[in-house]
Amino acid sequence: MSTELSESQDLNGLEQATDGTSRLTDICSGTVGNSMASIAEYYAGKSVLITGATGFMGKVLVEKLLRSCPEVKALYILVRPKAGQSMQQRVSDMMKCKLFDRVREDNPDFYQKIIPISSELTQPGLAISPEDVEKLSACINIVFHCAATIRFDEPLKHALQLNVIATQQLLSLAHQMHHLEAFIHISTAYANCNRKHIDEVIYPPPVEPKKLIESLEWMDDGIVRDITPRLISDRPNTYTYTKALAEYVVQQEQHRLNIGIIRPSIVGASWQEPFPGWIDNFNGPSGVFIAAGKGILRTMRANNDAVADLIPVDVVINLTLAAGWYTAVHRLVNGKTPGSLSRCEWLILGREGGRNPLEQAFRRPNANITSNYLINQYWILVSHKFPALIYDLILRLTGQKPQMMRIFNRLHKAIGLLEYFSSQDWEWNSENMSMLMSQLTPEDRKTFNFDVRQLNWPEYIENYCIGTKKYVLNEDMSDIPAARQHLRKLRNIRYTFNTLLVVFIWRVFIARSQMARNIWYFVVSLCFKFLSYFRASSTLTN
Ligand SMILES: CCCCCCCCCCCCCCCCCC(=O)SCCNC(=O)CCNC(=O)[C@H](O)C(C)(C)COP(=O)(O)OP(=O)(O)OC[C@H]1O[C@@H](n2cnc3c(N)ncnc32)[C@H](O)[C@@H]1OP(=O)(O)O
Ligand SMILES: NC(=O)C1=CN([C@@H]2O[C@H](COP(=O)(O)OP(=O)(O)OC[C@H]3O[C@@H](n4cnc5c(N)ncnc54)[C@H](OP(=O)(O)O)[C@@H]3O)[C@@H](O)[C@H]2O)C=CC1
Repeated sequence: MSTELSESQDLNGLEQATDGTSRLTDICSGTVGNSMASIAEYYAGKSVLITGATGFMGKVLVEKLLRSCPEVKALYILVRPKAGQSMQQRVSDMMKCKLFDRVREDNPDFYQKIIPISSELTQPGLAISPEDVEKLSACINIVFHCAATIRFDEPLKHALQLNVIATQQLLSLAHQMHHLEAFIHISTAYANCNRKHIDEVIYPPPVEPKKLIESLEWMDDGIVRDITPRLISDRPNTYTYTKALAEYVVQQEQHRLNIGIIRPSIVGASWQEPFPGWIDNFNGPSGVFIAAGKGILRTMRANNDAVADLIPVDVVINLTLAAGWYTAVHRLVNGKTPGSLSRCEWLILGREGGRNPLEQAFRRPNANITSNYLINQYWILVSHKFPALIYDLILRLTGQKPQMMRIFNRLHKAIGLLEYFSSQDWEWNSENMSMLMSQLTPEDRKTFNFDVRQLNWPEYIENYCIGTKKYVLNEDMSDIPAARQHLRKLRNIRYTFNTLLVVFIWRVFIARSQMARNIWYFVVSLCFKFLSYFRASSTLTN
């Protein structure tokens, strides 16, 4: 708690500061009696509602609950039909996923505990049928709200609809639940990325959500698009803006519900559970690793003095389940911040590349990280645009449709959206997380481990890259020799191309002019003298 604020404590142990922030202190001083149930014991016999269960983090949450809390009574998951697939089809596909292999081994009937509820979160009442509302009201004990749009370029209206209005509606539903013990909301560490130091507090919202919702209601999409930059102001995108509003909306319910907020940073592949390297999407670092591994991404802007706040998905989920247990038992509002007690350097992220090559790379993987805008632009021109132009030219000449420039334009758009996060540094306070860790029994500390200080970053990043290869691109590890062979072919093409380029430059520019020849001989003799000098000095030192 910062000393300069004058604060008064409310009934829930949540303190209201004069600057409008709310923070917790009781949590930090809270102690857990020996008689308190372990995490798995707590979830035994409980009915859990999960939104976003078909998403990246939601799936890991479902899997971990089923595996490590086998006595959990039922998992109600809100799912919508999508891309021509019914809700049932989607859920049965999800359960066939490799992620669930370990649960399947332990309990082949695990799917019986999963109860899908049809819901479209952008619809009034979340489009849940009255019968389902009744069912949920009667039995749910804990809610985990993971669903959100995480796209950085989402139009404001849609981001507001899903990240804020749907959260409000879910909170209304939560009020009807007779046996609710905890409501856990997944936010993001970057909800307040317009600040350099982020505390475990809910900051005042950039605008009163109710007013914004009312005003956007009558505006057409064009007007909303025009005013979006003014509204989001010093935040980089509609995602972080609406997640900040959602935190405020959740906080408004602090007196009536037991609320926990988790703020993960950049969530990456799993570290250990259910197996290392599990990942299923192109978001954030995954897309970067893939683009770099395919030899498409050769340069990216990141601040090497900063650290990458990457956190494995299994760590976030362990923390989330522990927070659910703690929030329910202590009946306190709590705020959790991101997890990086140990933080990863950008250079470690950048180093992984060619060890487990991807198939059919465009060029040899060799991505550079630079913090300098101009150097980055130079490499974009030389290493991205120029090869793309040549490749497209070859495609055109062979009667095919050019495509490389289009791919690079998409890549530049995506990387441009990530740069805000890779070229800055934030400081987060994570006392609540350390406190929570101290409250776990030794057994829970193993089963629901979220202490990333034990994480070996280079090994984790290597597993992460293997994970993107196996689970995102569906490439076979047995094809690695062929991928290496392909890279050797690309290297030979590069040598041949460079040699031809030198010969071309010589023939066109140097061989034709006396002055150019003189300059050329001068540069070559200078290089030769330097080489001789270094050879002589190294012989001397030996
Ligand atoms: C130099 C090396 C080493 C350095 C490494 C380190 C890098 C770290 C980077 C820093 C990350 C910072 C993340 C910020 C963290 C905020 C955390 C959060 O709270 S929130 C969490 C963070 N949130 C985010 O990260 C969201 C960020 N993403 C977005 O906002 C959008 O995806 C977009 C605007 C970037 C592109 O939109 P758009 O152009 O409309 O494209 P769509 O998305 O619609 O995809 C279309 C299709 O393409 C597919 N595909 C996609 N990518 C790739 C790829 N790289 N390749 C191949 N394919 C790819 C995709 O599967 C899809 O296929 P299909 O389904 O159609 O078959
Ligand atoms: N991934 C990351 O790096 C980080 C994520 N977070 C937060 O974690 C949470 C989960 O993120 P993540 O799992 O990565 O996101 P995903 O995009 O993988 O999953 C989003 C989930 O929300 C559901 N959803 C989206 N729109 C709707 C809708 N209209 N109706 C019903 N369901 C909908 C999706 O369902 P469907 O399958 O039907 O589309 C999906 O299950 C989010 O709240 C995010 O803000 C925070 C920090 C970092």
